[in-house]
Amino acid sequence: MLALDIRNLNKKYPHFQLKDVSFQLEKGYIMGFIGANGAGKTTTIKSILNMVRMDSGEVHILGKNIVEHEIELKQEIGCAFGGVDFYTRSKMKTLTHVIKKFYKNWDDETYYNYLRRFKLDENKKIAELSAGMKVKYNLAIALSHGAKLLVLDEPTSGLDPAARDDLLDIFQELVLDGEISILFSTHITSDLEKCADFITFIVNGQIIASSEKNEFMESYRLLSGNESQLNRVKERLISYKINSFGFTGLIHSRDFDSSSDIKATTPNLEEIMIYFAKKEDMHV
Ligand SMILES: Nc1ncnc2c1ncn2[C@@H]1O[C@H](COP(=O)(O)OP(=O)(O)OP(=O)(O)O)[C@@H](O)[C@H]1O
Repeated sequence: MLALDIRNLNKKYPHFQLKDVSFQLEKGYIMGFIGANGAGKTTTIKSILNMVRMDSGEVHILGKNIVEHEIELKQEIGCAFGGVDFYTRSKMKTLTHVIKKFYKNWDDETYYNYLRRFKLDENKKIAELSAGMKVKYNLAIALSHGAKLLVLDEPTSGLDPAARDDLLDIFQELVLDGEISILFSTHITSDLEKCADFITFIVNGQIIASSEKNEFMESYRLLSGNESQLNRVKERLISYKINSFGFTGLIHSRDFDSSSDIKATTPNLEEIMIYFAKKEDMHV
C-alpha cells in the first residue's frame, strides 16, 4: 500500500512553479526529500498537506484523496515544520492539553511513554526546549494520536551531531513494524545516507529522480581526469569543476562508457546536489 501518492502536482507562484511533481512512498519506509534552497520542497510538502491549494494534480495519502478527506486524514498525519513556535511561554503539558482535544485517537499512555523515551519533562516551558527537544515533542504528539504518515520539514536542522543521530535512530525504530512511513526534507544529506530508504530529488520545481537510495546514487558517476579526457565527455556531463589536476564532473551512469580510461566513482548525495546546483548556475 502507498503511504503517499503524488501525481502531476502543479503550483504556480509569480516567480516559481512546481511542474508535474509526481512521486510515491510505500508504507513502512523513510523517504528523504532533497533539493537546493528554493527548489520547492516546502511548497510540495504544504501542497501535500493541503496547506496551500494546488493548481492541478492529485495527492492520495494512505489511499485517500487529501482534498476530499482532509479532516479524517489529518488524524493520521503528523507534521513538523521546524520547532514549536507558538505558546512558547506555556508549559508543554498546557499545550498538549489543548492539542489532544483535536484528536479522536489520542492515547495518554502512548504520550507519556514517548515523553519518557525522549526524556522530555512536561513541566518545562516551550521556550525552554532545545531544538532537538522541540522535534521530539512534535514526534511525541504525532505518535500519540496514532499518525501513520510523518511529514517533517527539516527536522534535523539546528541539531548537534549526537542529537541528530539520536533522532535518526528513532526514525528507523518507528518504521520497523511497517505501519509508519516518514517523508522528511533536509539539506543534511549525511542524515539520509544513514537512514533513508528512498530519495526524491527536486531541482527548480521539478522532480529529477525518486528511487531507492543506492539505486539513486548508482545512477550517477563522479568522473575525474585530465583536460583531454574532459573534452571527450564534456558534452554529456551534468556539470564539472576544473582543478589543478584536471577536472571532476558528474554524469548519468547511462551516459558513461564504463570501459573508458576515465576514473569513475559513485558519488554521495552531497556531490550529486552540488553538481546539479552548479548546472543550474551555468544556465542562469
Ligand atoms: N506564498 C508564496 N508566494 C510566492 N512565492 C512563494 C511562496 N512560497 C514560496 N514561494 C517561492 O517558491 C520557491 C520555492 O520555495 P520553497 O520554500 O518551496 O523551497 P524549499 O526547497 O523548501 O527551500 P529551502 O530549502 O530554502 O527551505 C521560492 O522561490 C519561494 O520564494
